[in-house]
Amino acid sequence: MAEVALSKVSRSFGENVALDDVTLTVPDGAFVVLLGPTGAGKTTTLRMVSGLDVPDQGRISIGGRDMTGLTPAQRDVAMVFQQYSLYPHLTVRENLEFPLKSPVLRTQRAEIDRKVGEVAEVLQISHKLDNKSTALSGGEMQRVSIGRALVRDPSVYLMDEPLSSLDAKLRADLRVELKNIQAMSGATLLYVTHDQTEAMTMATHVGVLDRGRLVQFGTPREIYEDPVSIYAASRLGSPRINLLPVDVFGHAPPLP
Ligand SMILES: Nc1ncnc2c1ncn2[C@@H]1O[C@H](COP(=O)(O)OP(=O)(O)OP(=O)(O)O)[C@@H](O)[C@H]1O
Repeated sequence: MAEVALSKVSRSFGENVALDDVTLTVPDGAFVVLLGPTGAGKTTTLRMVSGLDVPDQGRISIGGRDMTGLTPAQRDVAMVFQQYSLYPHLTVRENLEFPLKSPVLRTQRAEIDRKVGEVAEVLQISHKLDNKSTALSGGEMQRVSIGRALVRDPSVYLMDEPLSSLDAKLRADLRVELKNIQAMSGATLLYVTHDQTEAMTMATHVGVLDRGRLVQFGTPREIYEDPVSIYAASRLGSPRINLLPVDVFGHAPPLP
């Protein structure tokens, strides 16, 4: 497994600054949640780490190796998106096997069967292995997407709101499963969500992004109890914090 480090990473799209001088270290084996409103730069950060996009400035390393110019295939990362992208003409088993059949990995047949079986069991989809992926419910499809990342056993998982399209019950179930899988495998996980509960319950660390800048990084408890700003305080907590105007002597003005 591996530490992920971004050092002074910037990325703009025309006039639009998506990431502005971000320095962030995701410790080896950590479950880091990136929080921030829409447009804060969360997906751009994941895309930089995955190699789907490259920084204008700065460096990205994984496991101490500089990855800045390398392709996604050279980085040993697996990405799960909000929209599951399964091959509709393949069965669940074939979808799960697909990443292992890459010419780069050259995984043996017995090893493929073992990994697919193991992952299907963890994600509770063993009974669906021979179904076409189009015959699955949304929750099952997302399990298969997550499974496709898990079979590869990468050093880093990147997940972009993987649970947001699921119903509340499934989301709650998969939250627990993902947390357990991460804890058991010791994998490093960088995870984007808008969901406060996910951040508070799953993360070992939270990074708060504001318009492309990393404004705070710490454990959920540190950010909840000692936010650096009202902005950071407003990112964590469900229900959200109450903000009351007070004067410098600490007296609240009378309520209207
Ligand atoms: N390919 C692109 N071309 C132009 N602008 C882009 C591109 N990708 C991202 N941006 C811009 O960069 C900024 C950050 O986008 P990003 O997708 O990283 O935000 P986000 O925090 O993931 O938002 P959301 O929660 O809506 O997914 C936004 O202003 C977005 O419009």
